[in-house]
Amino acid sequence: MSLLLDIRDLDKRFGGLHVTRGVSFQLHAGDRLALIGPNGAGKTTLVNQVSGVLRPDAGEIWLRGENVTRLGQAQRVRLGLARTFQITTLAPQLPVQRQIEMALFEREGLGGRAWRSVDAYPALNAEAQALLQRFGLRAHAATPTEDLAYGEQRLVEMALALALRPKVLLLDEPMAGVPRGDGARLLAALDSLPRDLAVLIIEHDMDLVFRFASRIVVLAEGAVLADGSPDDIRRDPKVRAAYLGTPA
Ligand SMILES: Nc1ncnc2c1ncn2[C@@H]1O[C@H](COP(=O)(O)OP(=O)(O)OP(=O)(O)O)[C@@H](O)[C@H]1O
Repeated sequence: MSLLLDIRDLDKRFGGLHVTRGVSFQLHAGDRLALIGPNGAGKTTLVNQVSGVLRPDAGEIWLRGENVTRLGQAQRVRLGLARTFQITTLAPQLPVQRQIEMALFEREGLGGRAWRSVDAYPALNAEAQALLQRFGLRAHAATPTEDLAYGEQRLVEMALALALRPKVLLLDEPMAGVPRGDGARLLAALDSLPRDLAVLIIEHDMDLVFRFASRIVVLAEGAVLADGSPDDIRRDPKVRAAYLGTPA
């Protein structure tokens, strides 16, 4: 499978705090990679460097064969990297379908015409309908996002990210704050993501991690402690001692 994301020896400090220590790993098309580790291990800081929110002090990030280390977030999105939007960045008062349409307009460089009806763009209209269908949101197409249950808002975030047609999708704790009863729907949505998409997920819910991931990278104190299949990680004595907290 083709190499999409190549993280090479990343390093980052916040003052005296060394939060990313020589981190390297790769993501290929179709990978389902979970990044796990104790609180404060540096997961979010790492993903922020990958998406372009933070600049590393050393090391390189290659996306689809291009060195993007010095590129901004928007340029990385154009190269195929999407990250789930945080709830606060959604326009909560807009109906779900309208938000999806606006993301599609944006992707097509038609942002200036986003006030127009999508009816003038049959292909985009069909795509919006397909996204609503994929995430089980058809019944809520006309509902303002802020009126949806929290778990459904997370589904809208995922639909918006997918509307950008990414090759690599970064999901930062999609289960956080989602009531138990809604978890199954979210998991089904994760399972239904396009097969050739590469997904990097940060998640504390170990049930989800071990169900969803094909590979797991464990971070501890900013460095990669282990990188392997879910079975390798489950059995790894270092991981058990540092994180999973169960004796081998
Ligand atoms: N902007 C910042 N300035 C200074 N220190 C920071 C900053 N952002 C994060 N840190 C520190 O860097 C370390 C790693 O934080 P980070 O949020 O990346 O960890 P995490 O693994 O995502 O944790 P969690 O699982 O709790 O979300 C922590 O000690 C945190 O306090």
